[in-house]
Amino acid sequence: MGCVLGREVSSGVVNDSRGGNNPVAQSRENDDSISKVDKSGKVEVQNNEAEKEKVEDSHKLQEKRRRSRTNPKPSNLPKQTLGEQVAAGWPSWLSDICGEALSGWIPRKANTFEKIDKIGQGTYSNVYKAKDTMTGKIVALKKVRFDNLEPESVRFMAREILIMRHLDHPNVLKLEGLVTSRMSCSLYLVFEYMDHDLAGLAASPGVKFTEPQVKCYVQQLLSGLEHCHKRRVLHRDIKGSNLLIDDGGVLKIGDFGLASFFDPDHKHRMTSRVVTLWYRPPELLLGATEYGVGIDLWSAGCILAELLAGKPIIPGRTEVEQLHKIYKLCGSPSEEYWKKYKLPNATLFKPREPYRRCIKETFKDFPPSSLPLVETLLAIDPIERRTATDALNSEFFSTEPYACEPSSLPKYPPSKEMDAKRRDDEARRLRAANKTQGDVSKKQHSRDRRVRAIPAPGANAELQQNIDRRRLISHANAKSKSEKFPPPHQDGAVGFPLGISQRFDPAAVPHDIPFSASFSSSKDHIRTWSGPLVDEPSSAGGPRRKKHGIGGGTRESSKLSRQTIRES
Ligand SMILES: Nc1ncnc2c1ncn2[C@@H]1O[C@H](COP(=O)(O)OP(=O)(O)OP(=O)(O)O)[C@@H](O)[C@H]1O
Repeated sequence: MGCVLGREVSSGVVNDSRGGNNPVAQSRENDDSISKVDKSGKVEVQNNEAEKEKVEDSHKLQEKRRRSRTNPKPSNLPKQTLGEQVAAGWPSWLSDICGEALSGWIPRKANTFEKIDKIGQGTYSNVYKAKDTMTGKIVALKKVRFDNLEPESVRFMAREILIMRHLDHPNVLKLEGLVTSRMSCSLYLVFEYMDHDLAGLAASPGVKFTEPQVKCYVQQLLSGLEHCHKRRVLHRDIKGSNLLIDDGGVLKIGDFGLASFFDPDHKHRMTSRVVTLWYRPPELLLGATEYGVGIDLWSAGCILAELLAGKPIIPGRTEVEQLHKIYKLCGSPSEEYWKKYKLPNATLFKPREPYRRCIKETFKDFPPSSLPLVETLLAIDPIERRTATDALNSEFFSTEPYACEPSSLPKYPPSKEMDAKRRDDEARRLRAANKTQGDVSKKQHSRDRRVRAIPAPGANAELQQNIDRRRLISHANAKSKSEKFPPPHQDGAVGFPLGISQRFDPAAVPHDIPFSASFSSSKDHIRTWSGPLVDEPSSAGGPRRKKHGIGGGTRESSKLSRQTIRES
């Protein structure tokens, strides 16, 4: 049946491999090796080799084809270690490309889990609630989709695994193991199960967080970030749907698919096309390729203000609009900033007239002790955002009312961003049903003008239209996992097609965005702006907040950029 847990094991467990370069020979050798491991009592093995033979032959063929097609950059591990990994049950395509990420682990078998329900869907994954039949524990299985096992996509996933294994903190989601087999073309990441995500929770009907609750969530977020940053990891996609919350109110940062190691002492270039649009800091919008912890702190500032305001604070639909909204709220960068950072898009997006910062006025209803922290985290200059440790020491957390204990938070029914979507779908279905009913009654009472004037179904439909439009727009905007796998030519599925033919069209800039007059001279340099520039719907909260708050809309909104740029 299954094999040992996907946890750290001594390297001795998976020894005896004699696998060489030949995948066929390797497979046979591996069977021997696994048997030996089995005899040691540490790993159980499925013993239906005869049954598997046919499948295995075709698998080997596929494997060979795949290898020749993908021509992966070989893993840095010595051949013997790779052989050991295959012997332990890892598929060779995975071990070849990302052996480091698997080091010391043994895969779990899929049949040792029972899927219960689909609980989440990401751009490149489906997430399931499942029961671990070996322990009885409920877990989350994130099934990663690979585009034809492209080495590139596998490497991105490997980075996610490596980074998560490098982190160990109560406020960071724990990767508990991996599920795959030598025969498998897919991979499941096993996580502790979390009942909620902040996006779903904030969108739940009737949920309005109190100040101690906001403090409790933000404190946990900052503690998790503090750990990541100390371990030299930038998350690069902090948003509500990536902040998971368990039944005991404990918040954990999840989804490290965009995360990256960084070296605060030696600057190195990274892609600027990360972080979901509404939570993306100005320096990234301006094209910065050298950055640090400030980018996660900006996102944390957006979340803090969003929790206090009850609606997203900077809900731009395009990168241009996002930057414009940032300037309007946080002021435009100073002359020193432009000189100091020399950002690639500076000439384009330096406003003709400076914008005044108006955070205090805008958020005048926020608890006074929160304002200095909001001001700091939303500083235009990333250096002024300081560190997560500084944020944790801010007066916001040392002023009454204090953060509540996670365990004292109300018990909410399970809520994920996906549940919010399900609720939307159900509401839409009901509206459609009402509308049909309305149409029938319209016919019956066609002479009664008052009946036709009754606004409910029509008004709802209009609201829905706006929501759908909003979604469409969000889809068109940048999905932050910029450097993830789909090739650039697939970009712009909803918005502008990107690539060499794309040009930034100054005529499409909303008339109230008084950026630099240098659009026409500079437009040739711009190839990655995404999304339609259309009239801006009111950014007021209320119903829209419920649909798109805390990362909801922006989860979709960065799809494009996710697809556009690969890590430099
Ligand atoms: N450990 C978990 N427990 C419960 N639900 C989870 C867990 N991990 C993820 N989910 C749910 O699945 C959703 C998608 O997961 P995740 O964000 O890791 O996938 P992704 O493919 O990287 O998504 P995205 O494209 O949004 O970045 C989450 O928003 C969350 O609702």
